[in-house]
Amino acid sequence: MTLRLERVSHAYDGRPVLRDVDLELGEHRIGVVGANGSGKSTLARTLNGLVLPDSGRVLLDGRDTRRHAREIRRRVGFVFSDASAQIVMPTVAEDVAIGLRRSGLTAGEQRARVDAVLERHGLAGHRDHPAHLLSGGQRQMLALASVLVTEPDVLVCDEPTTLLDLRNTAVIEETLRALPQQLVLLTHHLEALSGFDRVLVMDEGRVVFDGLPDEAVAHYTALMRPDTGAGSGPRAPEGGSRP
Ligand SMILES: Nc1ncnc2c1ncn2[C@@H]1O[C@H](COP(=O)(O)OP(=O)(O)OP(=O)(O)O)[C@@H](O)[C@H]1O
Repeated sequence: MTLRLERVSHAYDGRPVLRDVDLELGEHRIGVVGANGSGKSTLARTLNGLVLPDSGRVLLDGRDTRRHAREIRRRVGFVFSDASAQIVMPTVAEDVAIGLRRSGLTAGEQRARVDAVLERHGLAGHRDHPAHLLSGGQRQMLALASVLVTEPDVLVCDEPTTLLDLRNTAVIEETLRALPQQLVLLTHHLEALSGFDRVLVMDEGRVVFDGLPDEAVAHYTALMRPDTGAGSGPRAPEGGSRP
């Protein structure tokens, strides 16, 4: 499974947020870090066609997000920070099942798939509970389960633990780490990235570092120091610690 970005640029209201990004993403676990506003979410959203770039192309195994939107949405699952925004059905099982409605599976197959996912993610006991009564951690697990039930090839998670306490953060991160599919994880929780195959550091719409987790975290930490200045924060006169 390879995601490729070719000279991807994007602006909101004339303000550039992605600048000429070239990337080939084939590793199993890839992290993305960067200051608030550095363009991480926009980059992540280009990966499944939620954002179509103003210029350049995003390809999944050679298929352009512009031309194969439906197939790519199906193959690239997306999990947001705020699970509540992602939960659409009244009960836990219904919310997981909704992603299968166009799957071509029979009702029995769908039920079996839903039950297996609920079991695997510790939600079997909450099958018929109102989704909005779950705890924050359970809600995020539900949002994840509702995406995983569709068996995407790639999972993109945009700060999935931002609203969680330390214990639930650890549970979600462990779950993500154990997934067999390719994972692109945006996070401000740097410890989550240990053992990842690759970590990208973003600043002002560019990938300014691309390497192993320890080096990437060191680079990002240096970038965030007030004296060097991140893209969106106070700046030093001459560009900080870019490579
Ligand atoms: N739909 C939108 N319309 C207008 N501006 C937007 C939109 N989405 C993002 N932006 C702006 O684009 C810039 C980059 O946002 P983006 O969400 O990609 O950054 P980020 O690195 O993910 O930030 P954070 O860590 O805060 O989530 C920000 O200044 C943001 O306000």
